[in-house]
Amino acid sequence: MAIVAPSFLSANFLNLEADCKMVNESGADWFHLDVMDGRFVPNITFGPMIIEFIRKTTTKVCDVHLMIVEPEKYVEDFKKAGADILTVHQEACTHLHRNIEQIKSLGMQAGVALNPHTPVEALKEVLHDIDVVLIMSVNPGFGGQKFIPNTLKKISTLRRMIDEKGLATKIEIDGGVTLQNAPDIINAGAHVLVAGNTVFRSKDPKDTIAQLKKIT
Ligand SMILES: O=C(CO)[C@H](O)[C@H](O)COP(=O)(O)O
Repeated sequence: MAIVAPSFLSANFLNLEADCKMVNESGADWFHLDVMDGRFVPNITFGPMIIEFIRKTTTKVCDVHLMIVEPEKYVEDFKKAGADILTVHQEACTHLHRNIEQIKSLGMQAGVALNPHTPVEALKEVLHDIDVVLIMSVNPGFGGQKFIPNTLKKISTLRRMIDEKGLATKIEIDGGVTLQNAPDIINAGAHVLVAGNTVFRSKDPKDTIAQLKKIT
């Protein structure tokens, strides 16, 4: 069964509590929380303070995706806010190995995200240290974009690398995930589906989550 992570980027920030409640009552596994700084990506969202409030509403896994430069400056803040998985971008980290160690030393799972142009081979030397690889299937910054088809090839290459090494690293796909393309994404070897608009803009978000969960 797919791990489903609704992306709160598409939630109603005027009534965030209601959306937290909906996701808590649904079959979703993770809360996906997108932090953007207006520098690494052309958009600004929220930081540790909002995540701390969201954390208080849930016992589900808080999956925090940092789309920021110099993430090492804020790793402790996100730990204090309650992140379970903290994901940094490969493209934002000059010392990626050090960043991964920093996240793990604080007791969080370490994720590394790749932009659409970055080959999965860029993680070859650190793959055994990573808990989650997040493959961006759109250019990061905004919800509601179209899935980039080349992502499917990246997923199957990465899945082969993980399986050959006998690792338990999870592959998470973020951007443009729909009920229509999710079966292909899972068939290619992904474990985690991040879905923003598909969940929060649907008529029945809980049912949409249930349908995504059923994909094997
Ligand atoms: O990281 C992100 C954007 O940078 C979001 O998580 C992503 O866009 C999800 O939204 P949608 O499912 O609507 O594409």
